[in-house]
Amino acid sequence: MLRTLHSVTGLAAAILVVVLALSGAILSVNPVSEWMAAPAVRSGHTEIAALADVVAARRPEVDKIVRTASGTLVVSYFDGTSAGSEVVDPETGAALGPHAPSGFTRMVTNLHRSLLLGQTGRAVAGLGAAAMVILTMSGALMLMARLGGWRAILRPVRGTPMQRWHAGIGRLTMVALLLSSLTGTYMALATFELVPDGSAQASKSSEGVGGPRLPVGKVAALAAVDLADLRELAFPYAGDPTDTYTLTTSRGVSQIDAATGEVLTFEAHAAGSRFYEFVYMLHTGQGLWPLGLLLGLSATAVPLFAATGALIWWRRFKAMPRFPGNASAASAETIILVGSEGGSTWGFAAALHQSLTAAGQRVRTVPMNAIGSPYPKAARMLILPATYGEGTAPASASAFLARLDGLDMRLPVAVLGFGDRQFPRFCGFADTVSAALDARGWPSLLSLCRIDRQSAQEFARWGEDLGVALGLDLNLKAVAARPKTFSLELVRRVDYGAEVQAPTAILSFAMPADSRHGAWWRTLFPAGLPQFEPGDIVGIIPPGSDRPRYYSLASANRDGVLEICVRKQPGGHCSTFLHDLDLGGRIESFIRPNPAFRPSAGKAPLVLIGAGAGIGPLVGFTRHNETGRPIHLYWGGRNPASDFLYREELTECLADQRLTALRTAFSRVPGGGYVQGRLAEDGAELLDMIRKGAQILVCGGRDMAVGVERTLEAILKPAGLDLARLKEEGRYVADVY
Ligand SMILES: Cc1cc2nc3c(=O)[nH]c(=O)nc-3n(C[C@H](O)[C@H](O)[C@H](O)COP(=O)(O)O)c2cc1C
Repeated sequence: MLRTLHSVTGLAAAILVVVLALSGAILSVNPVSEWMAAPAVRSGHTEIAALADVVAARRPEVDKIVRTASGTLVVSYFDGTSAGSEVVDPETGAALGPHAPSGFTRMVTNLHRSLLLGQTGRAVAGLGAAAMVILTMSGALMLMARLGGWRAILRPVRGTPMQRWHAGIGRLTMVALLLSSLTGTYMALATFELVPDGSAQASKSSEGVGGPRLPVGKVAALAAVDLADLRELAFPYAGDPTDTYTLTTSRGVSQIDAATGEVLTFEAHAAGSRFYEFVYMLHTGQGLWPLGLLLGLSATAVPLFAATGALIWWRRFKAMPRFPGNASAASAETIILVGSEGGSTWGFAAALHQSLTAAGQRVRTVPMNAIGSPYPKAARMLILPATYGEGTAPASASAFLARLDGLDMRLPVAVLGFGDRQFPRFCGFADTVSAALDARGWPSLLSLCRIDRQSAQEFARWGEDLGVALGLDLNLKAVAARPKTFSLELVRRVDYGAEVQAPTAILSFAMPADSRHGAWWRTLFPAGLPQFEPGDIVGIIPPGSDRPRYYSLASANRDGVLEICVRKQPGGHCSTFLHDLDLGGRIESFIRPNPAFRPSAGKAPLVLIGAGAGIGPLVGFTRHNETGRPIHLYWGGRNPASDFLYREELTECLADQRLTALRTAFSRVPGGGYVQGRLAEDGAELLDMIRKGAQILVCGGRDMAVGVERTLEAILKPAGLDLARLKEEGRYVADVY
């Protein structure tokens, strides 16, 4: 909803908002130059009468004296047949030079206020300011939701480089842009008298007594007024003996008899006038030039916003799966719901959609989060959820379970899970979805089916079963889409473990040097590593295969390298390829975020447990322990002489206290053991840390993970604690392969 509001407003008003912002940025320099050029009026220093006297002596046909919001005094006068204006010294009344805003400034002012289109333009400019309010507010709310609240405002923004630019500039400028756009909108509304500007109007009816005029210096009503209060003093017209002085001050408007010097009428400004002046000052910076400059500087970011925003939208639009003839919600008989994070499940949904449509069905395919929409003609639902982490929902299904709770609808349903048997909870989210539907009494069209690693054969078989259930001839042909990859170059490798039959390599990759060349803009914006954190996953597609293999990351992109720890598996296609890779060799890779496997915020202790190559992300977490929280690392290898991975770096981390304690276990030394054994030895200390809110992160093989769970349960149970509970609270998270 917010995103739609932000995108639609941005696309509709981009050019208008850019014009307003750039013209505003140019105008923001004016208050500075005025402030530098003209001496300021000092409060209590000069009275209007005395100053007006000097001016009138020099310019007998003076029309008015205006004090601008920046504090400059400007006199308008007639000189025979021509009119002129000059800046005067507020102390002496002496002329300082002509007051002539350049043609350029006038043009930019008109462009900013009315787009050079008169009243209609003023209204459009007002709408532009309102669009800017919507964009800033919706953008700020989206950013907060993404970062996890206002307190997380300084956290690194995740996403593509374009998204990070957009959000990063937003974070820097949002307050200034909100101020500019809110004040601009208020001023536009005041122009059309939709909100008060509070200014009083002189009552037109009053006339002076006539007769010979007093010299302006002798007008009593002016003598009492401090120049710092002046807004405008309009002189009486020479040809009309009863015409009066009109004096506008910060308090109101008075008319003063030119013959007697007495006040005839006084209209106080309404309460809103101070507010309007304040709004005017905030918007223009007149009277507060540093703020004006700051707002102007922020406004220069708007074209960048527009460009990055348009590109983000375009990429999302292009990436949106297209379903030719996607039936409307009102007419669809079959609803296909897709839960995908990486996008591949959409390809399977497209094949299913096509096949059902060809068989004469009216089909609507939408993300799983669209479960709440009304589908009045729907006869069945086919749900295709992928799984992430410990049975977690992918992005397009994040709200599915919550929305399911509020639904009356019960349709025959089939769930087809997509996952990977390498993960301990294979198709875990599909299981959760299927159980939730069961529990709510949705009739089953087909029993739950799970597809391993996007297998086209398993998918086709499920299609046959579905065809039988529906009485349709379905021929499902889906080819797993190859994820979009980027090339990386091996820049460093350290090999361990060959002597103990556990060849393991720490491999560091960087963007290839030639990725800085090519298109001209690459020189300005060299391709950087995409955003990732330790614990995220890199998918690597080895040559001669279409199937990615996943590895946990030991580095963050800000380290400048993508680092993984790979154990060579007997007969393993990808691990053998990686172990044989020479420096300069390349891989095709892509990133999958793994937000579930990450240290929680705060300073509670971390207990990191791993074995073998599972140390990769655990070292990454330790390396980035900027807050100095207690970290206890338990790790198991075979022989310290051969496969003590990251030995030097861990020693450094212990020395500078990023690591509190390192407990190792080696299995192939006399009297050796496993990591579970170390946990058991430290049971009391672990229990104490868990009671203090510690989070446990485990990474490594399945057998080790099972052993660790058993050991921890044995430690927790006697103390009345429960591992399942810790899992629910995200305080026990495992990344197991
Ligand atoms: C970080 C990550 C975590 C994953 N976790 C699981 C899991 O716990 N269980 C599972 O069965 N599959 C898991 N998978 C595999 C995906 O569910 C599978 O590749 C799926 O086909 C992806 O579909 P999508 O591209 O539409 O998101 C994981 C994949 C990644 C990248």
